Amino acid sequence: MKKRVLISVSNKEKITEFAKGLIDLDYDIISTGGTLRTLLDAGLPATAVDEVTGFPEIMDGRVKTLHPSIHGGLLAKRSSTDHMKQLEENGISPIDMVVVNLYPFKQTLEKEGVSQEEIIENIDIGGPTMLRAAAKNYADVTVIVDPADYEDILEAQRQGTLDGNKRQQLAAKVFRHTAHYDALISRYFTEVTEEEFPETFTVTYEKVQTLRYGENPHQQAAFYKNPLNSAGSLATADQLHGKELSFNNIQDANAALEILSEYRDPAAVAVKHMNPCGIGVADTINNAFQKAYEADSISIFGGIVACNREIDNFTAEKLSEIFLEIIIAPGFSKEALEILTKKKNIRLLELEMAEKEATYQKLTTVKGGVLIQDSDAGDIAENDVTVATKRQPSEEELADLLFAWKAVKHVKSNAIVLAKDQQTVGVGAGQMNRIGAASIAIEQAGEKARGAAMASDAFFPMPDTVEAAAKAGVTAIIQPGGSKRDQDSIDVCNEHGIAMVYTSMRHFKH
Ligand SMILES: NC(=O)c1ncn([C@@H]2O[C@H](COP(=O)(O)O)[C@@H](O)[C@H]2O)c1NC=O
Repeated sequence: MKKRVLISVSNKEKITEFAKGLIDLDYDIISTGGTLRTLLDAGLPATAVDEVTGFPEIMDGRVKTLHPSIHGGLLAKRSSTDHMKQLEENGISPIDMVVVNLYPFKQTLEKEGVSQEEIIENIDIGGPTMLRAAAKNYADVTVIVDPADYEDILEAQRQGTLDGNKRQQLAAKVFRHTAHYDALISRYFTEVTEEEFPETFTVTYEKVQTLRYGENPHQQAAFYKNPLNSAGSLATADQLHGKELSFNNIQDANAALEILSEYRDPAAVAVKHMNPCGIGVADTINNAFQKAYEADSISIFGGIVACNREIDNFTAEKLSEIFLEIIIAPGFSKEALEILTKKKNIRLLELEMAEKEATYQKLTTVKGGVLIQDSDAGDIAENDVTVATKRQPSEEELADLLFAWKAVKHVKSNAIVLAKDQQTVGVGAGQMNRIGAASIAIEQAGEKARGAAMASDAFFPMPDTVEAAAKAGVTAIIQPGGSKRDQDSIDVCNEHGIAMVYTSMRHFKH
């Protein structure tokens, strides 16, 4: 008996060539409406699915292959005499291969101004049902969901290597595909019905690339992207120069983009190990970078710099004088590119900076599970702070306090940032006690601590940090407030004429 293949594809790319190959390998083709027309138009012989089912396609294609004549043919175990007998009794012939790709649900979701009705109509029902049936019965049935596999399948058929192993690999691909497809549908419905933390949590990502290694060379790693909304992220950046990004590059560059999204004026951020080592905001990107560089001219070595304006030749000259892993910007002038591409090892990424992101869900894996929380989109404006001390901050101090507050949000806790004139001058990151972080920031600032603003990501449990700040010459402090011993810190501030403001918002980052 000749083998039978059912072909029902939404994406008709390369399908006639593939069908022709299958006919040459002695397959009979069964096909659905639009696919059948494509094959017949190409002069290829094929039978309509309704001839096989004895039932017309109905409800605008909502029901076409959902029939026992199809699913019996796909699901019968060839090794079971019972199954084979039942096929015969019911006049059903086995189907040996299924070639299906699904209604373009994701592409429909991404369409501008798309209606809910159109989205719903693009949920494929018959396609996944056939794919799943064939994949379940991979021992007897070959299932193909990806046009990229057509040539390989024809070759394997010709070579006689389309064996159980190969069919199981194809089945695994199908189950990944249908799970991904369903995850997008479930995400859409979950968003529409506004359930933030449903009883099960399904996520799906698409592979961008396998990475050379993970955080360390003995760890394997890959980069996957969000299938929707990856605009303004590293997954969509244009790499203009340099070798492939590493795992650590991606983490650091992502941190740089998140920090940069806080600032509207020309800003430059230098990042090391996911902490900012220098941030500068100024009237031009050249001046902003100069500030970011001078903030800590030692730590920037081997770091990542992200800027929110096009890189001009002046900035490029300065950038080219230091060893940097990556430079990210929304653009590079022609001259800047000429200067920077002379450096073989630097990676240049062009990326349209996205608007500051609304809250999104952040996932952190823990042993045995995952923690999910809203991203820290918390922000404050000038009017949101309350002054806790006798002295009010001056206008300049308040501007520096708000600048430092935006920066400290992105520093690993316990975090202290010192800033002056829209430039970080000291960053204390990731210490196990607050005074430790403050000591590092103060020491790094040196003389620049005099007259600087200090930001703390969480309240002061005791007055020691304020005492250290006063001793170093800090004149204004921003912190959440809310410690039982707030008054002790206020007293120290008043004693030294420091202006201290509360944000009533904490920015822990572990
Ligand atoms: N309802 C059904 O029985 C059914 N059977 C197959 N499909 C889908 O119909 C599409 C192909 O349709 P056509 O050959 O008419 O262009 C494929 O994406 C396939 O997955 C169906 N459509 C959606 O559910």
